[in-house]
Amino acid sequence: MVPLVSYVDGEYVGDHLGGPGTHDRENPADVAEVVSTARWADPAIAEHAVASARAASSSWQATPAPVRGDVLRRCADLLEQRTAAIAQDMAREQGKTVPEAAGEVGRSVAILRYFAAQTLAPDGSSYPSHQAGTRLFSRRIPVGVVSAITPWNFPLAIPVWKIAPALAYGNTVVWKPSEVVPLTSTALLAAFIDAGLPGGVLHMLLGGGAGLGPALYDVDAVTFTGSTSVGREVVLPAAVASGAQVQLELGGKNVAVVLADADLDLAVAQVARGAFLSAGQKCTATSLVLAQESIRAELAARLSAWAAAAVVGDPRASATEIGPLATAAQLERYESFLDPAAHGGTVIAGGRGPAGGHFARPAVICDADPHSRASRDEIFAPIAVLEPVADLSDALRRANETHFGLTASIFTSELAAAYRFIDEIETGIVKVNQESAGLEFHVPFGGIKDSGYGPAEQGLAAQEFYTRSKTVYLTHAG
Ligand SMILES: NC(=O)C1=CN([C@@H]2O[C@H](COP(=O)(O)OP(=O)(O)OC[C@H]3O[C@@H](n4cnc5c(N)ncnc54)[C@H](OP(=O)(O)O)[C@@H]3O)[C@@H](O)[C@H]2O)C=CC1
Ligand SMILES: O=C(O)CCC(=O)C(=O)O
Repeated sequence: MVPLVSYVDGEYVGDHLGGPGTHDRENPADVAEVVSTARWADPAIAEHAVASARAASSSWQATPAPVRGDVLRRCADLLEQRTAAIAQDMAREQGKTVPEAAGEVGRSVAILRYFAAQTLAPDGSSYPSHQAGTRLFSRRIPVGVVSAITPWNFPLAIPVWKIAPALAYGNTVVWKPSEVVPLTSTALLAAFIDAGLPGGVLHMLLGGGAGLGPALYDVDAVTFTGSTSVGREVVLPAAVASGAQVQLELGGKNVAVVLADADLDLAVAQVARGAFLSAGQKCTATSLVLAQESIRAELAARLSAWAAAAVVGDPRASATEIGPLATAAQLERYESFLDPAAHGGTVIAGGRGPAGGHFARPAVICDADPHSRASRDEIFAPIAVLEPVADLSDALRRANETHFGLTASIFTSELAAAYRFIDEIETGIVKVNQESAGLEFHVPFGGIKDSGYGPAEQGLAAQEFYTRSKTVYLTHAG
């Protein structure tokens, strides 16, 4: 198998640049199959990428914004044409089902087209001046060089919603994807290259974060999506120390509140989707279900029936609803949460799935101890933890106890309850009668508390992070 390699300064990095060796990626649905072999970059290559991005910065900034937009539009067209192949590769290396993977390609295409269109949008404001003969205006200008560190759970969409706005607004980018998804990452890079992106503007570094990370902070902005521990404890202090601006998208402990007046059919379907699809590996996944006492038993029984009926298996088989977890560590993590010591309640559905891969069945834990690990920590696997609540006030108190603040949802037919929840829940995103996961691409996305740091991502919010403001006072001489 020809190893996949990094891409730096307009060239695929061959053996002549060295590197710490090759790493195989297994198929999470069939661990005997090697899906790819990648040659990892070493820190010297990462430093070279940052220097090259710096060197390419002024010519990319000088490229007219609509011309930059054209590159993004062509990249979108290419990804769209390559959807089927990319979806197969994504399913093989990450484990999401082919429809989920194809949906992610479609979402990435839409994001690229959205930011291509933004290159035609106003890039500043004009103000009246107190001084005669003076034009006073502000412009948004690129920040310069951006490092993007991305995870494996949305291996195409997350890189795209960082790289597309960074490029559209005139920045050069050094991108370190997760080591788990080199095939999908290489497919995205290839689409940018084939779309005509000039060398030096986008660099991709294959390899582990601990080794390459330190070379990535001497830039103007660092955008990171991943675990709260790496984001807060490693990336944030290092990037701040180097003077870079920082954006972190981190974990969640997302709550779904189900009140007694909810449409229970809708609530069961949406909570199950939020908790179990993509094997629960979304930062927006529903993790804690707070059910009002009178409907708690019925909700638990119906969620458990949904979980028992779900088809868990090969993500490339058409009947499959839930693929494997992405890694052996993820499966271990899942199993650790089903241990009675981790929840203090009763497991009414769940357990290991078919042999041969990292399969986990959707799990439901009832009457968990609110102080337990399962009730407090991010799980990132298909487990719904149920706790009873007395009423909306009790649900809000319990939901706001969590140190995360990404998304939350409420199921109710009472408008007053919905509005109170919208006002009082401490999260960046709130949904009413919808699953906690599943975001639209053109609106701001960001969490509060331990779920995020810095400006939100996506939509018009992206401009705030990927540009800074320059104010111009222009007085006519003579
Ligand atoms: N908010 C979200 O969307 C996500 C949250 N998570 C949470 O994180 C947990 C673990 O997932 P995981 O992917 O391992 O998350 P990590 O935070 O470890 O990884 C995210 C990215 O950061 C990189 N990275 C890892 N260590 C460092 C470091 N020391 N310096 C710089 N970069 C680093 C990773 O590289 P590499 O892995 O190649 O070493 C990857 O590219 C999940 O179980 C979940 O709780 C995970 C993914 C997404
Ligand atoms: O729910 C979604 O659509 C996005 C989830 C996400 O951003 C993540 O898991 O990192």
